[in-house]
Amino acid sequence: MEDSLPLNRCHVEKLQAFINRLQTLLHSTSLAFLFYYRASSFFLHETTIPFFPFLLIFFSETILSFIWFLGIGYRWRPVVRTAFPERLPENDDELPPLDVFICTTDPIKEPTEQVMNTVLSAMALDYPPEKLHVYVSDDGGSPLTLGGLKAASRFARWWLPFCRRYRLKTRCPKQYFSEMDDDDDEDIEFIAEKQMIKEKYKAFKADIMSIRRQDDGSVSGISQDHPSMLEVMEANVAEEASDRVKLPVLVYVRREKRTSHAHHFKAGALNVLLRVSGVMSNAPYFLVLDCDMMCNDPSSAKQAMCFHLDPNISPSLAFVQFPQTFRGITTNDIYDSQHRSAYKVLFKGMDGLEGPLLCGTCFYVKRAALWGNYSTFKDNIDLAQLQQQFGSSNEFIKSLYKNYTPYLVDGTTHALLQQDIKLLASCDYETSSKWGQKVGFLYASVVEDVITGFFMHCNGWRSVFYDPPKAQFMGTAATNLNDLLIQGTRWSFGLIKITLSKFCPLIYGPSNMSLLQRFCCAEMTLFPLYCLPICYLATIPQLCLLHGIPLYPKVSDPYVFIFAFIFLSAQCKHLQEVLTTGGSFRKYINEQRMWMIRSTSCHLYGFLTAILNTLNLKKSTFLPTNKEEEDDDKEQTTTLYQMDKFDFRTSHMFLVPMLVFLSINISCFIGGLCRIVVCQGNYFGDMLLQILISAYGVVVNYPIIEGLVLRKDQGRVPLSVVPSFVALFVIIHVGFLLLLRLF
Ligand SMILES: O=c1ccn([C@@H]2O[C@H](COP(=O)(O)OP(=O)(O)O[C@H]3O[C@H](CO)[C@@H](O)[C@H](O)[C@H]3O)[C@@H](O)[C@H]2O)c(=O)[nH]1
Ligand SMILES: [Mn+2]
Repeated sequence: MEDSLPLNRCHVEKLQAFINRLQTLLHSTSLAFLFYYRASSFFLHETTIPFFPFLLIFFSETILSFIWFLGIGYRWRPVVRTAFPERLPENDDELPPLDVFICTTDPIKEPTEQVMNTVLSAMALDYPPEKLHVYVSDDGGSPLTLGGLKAASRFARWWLPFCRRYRLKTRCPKQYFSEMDDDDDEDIEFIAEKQMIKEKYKAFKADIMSIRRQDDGSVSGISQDHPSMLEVMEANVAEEASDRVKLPVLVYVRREKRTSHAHHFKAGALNVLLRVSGVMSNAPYFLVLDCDMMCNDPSSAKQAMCFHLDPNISPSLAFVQFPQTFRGITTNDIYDSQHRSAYKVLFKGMDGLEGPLLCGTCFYVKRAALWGNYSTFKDNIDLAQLQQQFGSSNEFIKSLYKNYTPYLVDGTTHALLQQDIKLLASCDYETSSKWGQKVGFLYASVVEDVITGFFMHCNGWRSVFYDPPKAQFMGTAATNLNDLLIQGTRWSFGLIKITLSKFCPLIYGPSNMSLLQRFCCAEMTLFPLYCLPICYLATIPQLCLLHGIPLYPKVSDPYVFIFAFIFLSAQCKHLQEVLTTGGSFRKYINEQRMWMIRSTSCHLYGFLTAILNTLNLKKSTFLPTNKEEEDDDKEQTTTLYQMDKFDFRTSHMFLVPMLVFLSINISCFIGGLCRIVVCQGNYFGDMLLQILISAYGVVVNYPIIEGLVLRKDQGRVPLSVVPSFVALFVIIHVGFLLLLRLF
């Protein structure tokens, strides 16, 4: 019987788990030796290292080992899942209703055509259209987005029936029409219709362009002050009488924004959508999409339902997270824009424990999982208490107890609705309620995804990570250094904020959360702290080399093997992971380099900003990334990213640390070599590890040297940065000498 077949399967990668555990055992044993070595040499006064370098080295080795230790959980029990959507009930009536939330904010950085493509791809999901509602949140309050949405809704009347009739696999029009034509063996009717739809698509693009032109100027930038607005797109029935295909309801939501009120960025936008959709369709599940993240495969909703409808896991399942995949990623992916490790290793590892955290987009979540500690109010009918939790709208509170209500476009409901919406989307609705603190998406950090995912886990919910062979979603990655480092600064700021808040995973959370799961969550929020040991490792061993201070055991000392082993074991593990997840040796080196660059710039800044923010000295900001793509119409030129060349056109703030650390490595390496020649005795043997560290720093960062001295193109390191980096270089050298004198 079909009924008895499971909807999904979970398979533990046994060999990988074995390799991981073995490496964990060896690595942690050698770390134990390392700490024994450091402690004994310190307490037995055997050490020749001056106090201050010793303190730094000990501190950074401790942080490095601690963060590594927290990451054990990721490698403990990696799993892979499979879903069988064909085993879902054939009758569409049995599928639960589904809402889709799409957030956009900046019509310049997030081109309207692209946002509308995301909207259209979501409307075209392979799901009963009468059960699908698509909500678009426009934080920019832009007429361009509203106009674009109207145009998209008109185009959808043609596009959706076409997708369904021919069962298209690609349901994002832009992508569909840019794919290679191989019309040879297709029937004439199809080709004719395709041509017609293509014309409609062109007209739709032209509509957007004309709104853009009419709007001269006022679209630029994100509006910070505007009233709320709700518009349900008219006529959700397809144009053609032949197949009166129903279309999903499409809703435009503009929440009220006032400069006097914090709006909490994306989390705030999602919470408004949660409330507004609650009084409109109130589907038990919803999909969240960033405006650039289109549905690459129409089947994701049904695949997700294979988990949500599985009676074995469903009661405690909060969300199904798909990986974020990006268009235009090159083989060598110099900046690691795809975040390989997160989506190929870390999430899989957490999936084998209690489940991954959220990553902001591409997830199907159960509405009830966002109501905080559900059990405390489930049987509670005390209105006053509910209002304290959910705010004053009775309509919304009713929705908590009510099942899905399909939204009907008719005059009277509409007028009533407008009133409710005005309240629910107003900027002081959340005052004296628990929105953002216990209910909905949390506000304590700009990485609302990680903190909200963690909070759901704390409330006893579980989650699933599903990475099917075909990418279900496709977005734009930051493929230039500048965007990437700005984004990285925001992320590390947000993550460290979580660590510094009461939600710090090391202390917050129920006692029944497994230790490994807790460690993973802690690692995820703490890892930007790698910036401290990396900054140390990029300067102190090198400067000590220059000044003849050995920090590591001599070659004749057996402990040298411990240090060498720790380094090699970490490197081999990383290399193994890159190779088994489809990367190459060059990808591994690229990731090593990016790890150093990120740590010494954006993670460091994010960390410092988090401290300032916690001390109330700096406000939170959320700069959206650029999502503009090369247009088909424009002349195609290969970007530096595609040529595997660094693009150093970024702010000095990011360039200076890169250059300073590199030049310290180079100068000390050369200085060290000179000393070998000049000095008598065992200098080489005493200093070997430090020589190797500097050499490693130089070799891995070769592209920066190239960008500074060899390259002539516009992406080279700008010469204007030289004075500031040389100044800092000198300051560090002098500072080091001073500290050495003092301590
Ligand atoms: O005030 C804001 C700011 C942003 N957004 C939207 O949030 C989404 C994510 O912004 P983006 O600029 O793409 O940031 P990324 O760093 O690429 O996003 C990642 O990191 C974010 C947390 O920092 C998560 O929310 C995202 O889901 C995740 O993809 C976009 O659709 C924006 O339109 C808003 O709606 N309102
Ligand atoms: Mn993004």
